[in-house]
Amino acid sequence: MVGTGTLVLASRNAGKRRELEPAFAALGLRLLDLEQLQIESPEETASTFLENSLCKARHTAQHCNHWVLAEDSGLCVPALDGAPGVRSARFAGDSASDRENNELLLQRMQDLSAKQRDAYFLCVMVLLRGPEDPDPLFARGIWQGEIAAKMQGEGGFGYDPIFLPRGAAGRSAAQLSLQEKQACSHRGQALRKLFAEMQ
Ligand SMILES: O=P(O)(O)OP(=O)(O)OP(=O)(O)OC[C@H]1O[C@@H](n2cnc3c(O)ncnc32)[C@H](O)[C@@H]1O
Ligand SMILES: [Mg+2]
Repeated sequence: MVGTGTLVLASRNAGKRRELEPAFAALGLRLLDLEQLQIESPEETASTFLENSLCKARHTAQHCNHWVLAEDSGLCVPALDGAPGVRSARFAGDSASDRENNELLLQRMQDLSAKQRDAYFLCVMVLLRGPEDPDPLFARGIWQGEIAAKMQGEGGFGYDPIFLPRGAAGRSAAQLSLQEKQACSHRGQALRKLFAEMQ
């Protein structure tokens, strides 16, 4: 893979790309995403992160000649039966903005107790070395925290302004630097496990 110099990120999410790119750049790899390659995003119809991630990777590998990295991620609130979960990007509707998703989740949390505000981010990554790769590499990361009472911070993306990571002294994920977030986030953990798998 290092020889080809290119890895395709099966995503249209600029926030994910910002977080993943430095680690691959350090390996001498440039990332190309679906927008750059003008590849359609597949529908995410499965009920598990794993299946959606594999589906994104396989669909993309069928449309390019490079190794492909995909990831499906989301925020889960056990007190809401795991919602927003695999529907995190579309929680407030198919073309919902991050702000609309955050506002809907805050509204759903309104009557919950402090304990019921526990939440976690999950990320499942898949690396495919071709469309017919019989042995995809998988890695999973989980990030524990709770849902804030209101949005705080300008950084990150998605639900970062309302996620208070455990051990971050009341700061939201949107108030962490890229490096701080990567050191503990679901995505950072999954990426480090994937690199270990690739050894
Ligand atoms: O499918 P791709 O094209 O990769 O982009 P997406 O945004 O649709 O990505 P997902 O289907 O994996 O949905 C994940 C959603 O979960 C949320 N999410 C995932 N990781 C997050 C993070 O680190 N910080 C905040 N929100 C996150 C965010 O709303 C994402 O849109
Ligand atoms: Mg998606």
